[in-house]
Amino acid sequence: MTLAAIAQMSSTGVIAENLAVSLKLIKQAATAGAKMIFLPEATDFIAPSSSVGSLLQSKDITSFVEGVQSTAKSSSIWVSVGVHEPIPQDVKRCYNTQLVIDNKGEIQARYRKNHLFDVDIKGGITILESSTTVPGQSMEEPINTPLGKTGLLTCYDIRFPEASLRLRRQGSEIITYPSAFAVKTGAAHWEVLLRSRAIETQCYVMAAAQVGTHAGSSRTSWGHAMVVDPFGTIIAQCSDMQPYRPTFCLADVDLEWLKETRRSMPLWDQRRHDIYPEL
Ligand SMILES: O=C(O)CNC(=O)[C@H](CS)NC(=O)CCC(=O)C(=O)O
Repeated sequence: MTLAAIAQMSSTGVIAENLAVSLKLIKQAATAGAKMIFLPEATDFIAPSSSVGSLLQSKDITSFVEGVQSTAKSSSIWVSVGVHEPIPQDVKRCYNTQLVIDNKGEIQARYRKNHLFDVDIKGGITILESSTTVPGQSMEEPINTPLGKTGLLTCYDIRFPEASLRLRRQGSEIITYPSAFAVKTGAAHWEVLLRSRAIETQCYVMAAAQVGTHAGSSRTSWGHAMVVDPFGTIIAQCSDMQPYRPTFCLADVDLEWLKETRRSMPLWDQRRHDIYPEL
């Protein structure tokens, strides 16, 4: 069994503040015995779309990733972290990227969010992620981490089960969804979506999350960072008590238990690819 830490925090529009919070969580998770910590989507900053361009041009955006890399190394822990990845030819837009950094500080994987959150929900929110973000054009093969084979997706991607089924077919044992879910859709869908993806893929689902009101922005996030096991049980969840503080929950990843779940209900041997396509 290997211990994983799943973080919940409220990023602000100041990158240096978010870096300080992240480094503290990384060190605490390592001290607690976790081999890998999952930080949310947009850990580096959450800011109004009008300030995204200048933040992308700032030096702090590179210092953020370098800071996480050097602390991953000094604390000897793997880190998954959601960041805004600048695009050299595009001064206004970025990729919404999940980085996986190993315990030597090296970037092992980089997944650029494929599905952008362009929605208009009455009584909820109107948001156009594509105004500041360029969609990724591919998925990443699952990578080996201390927890097991890990497939990478981000936030809104959770509404597209084709992607998670494909990651399972490619051998994933763990699927990550670093997130910053909206409050209205979070209350209605977050837990159902996470548990559904875990049940269908028989994978551990790691869902680090942004929570609460983000200083310097009008955005509020749903939180409820959690880990779901391959049977669909929530085995760890961050507190919902306010005022929110940066925190993490810990969960044991047990690949024997995962195998038992898959043995007892062999969904992958029972698929009907003669009727519907294989993903
Ligand atoms: O880049 C940033 O600043 C942070 N990114 C986000 O907050 C992203 C895009 S706006 N949020 C989501 O995808 C929420 C999905 C959601 O809430 C749902 O599917 O219901």
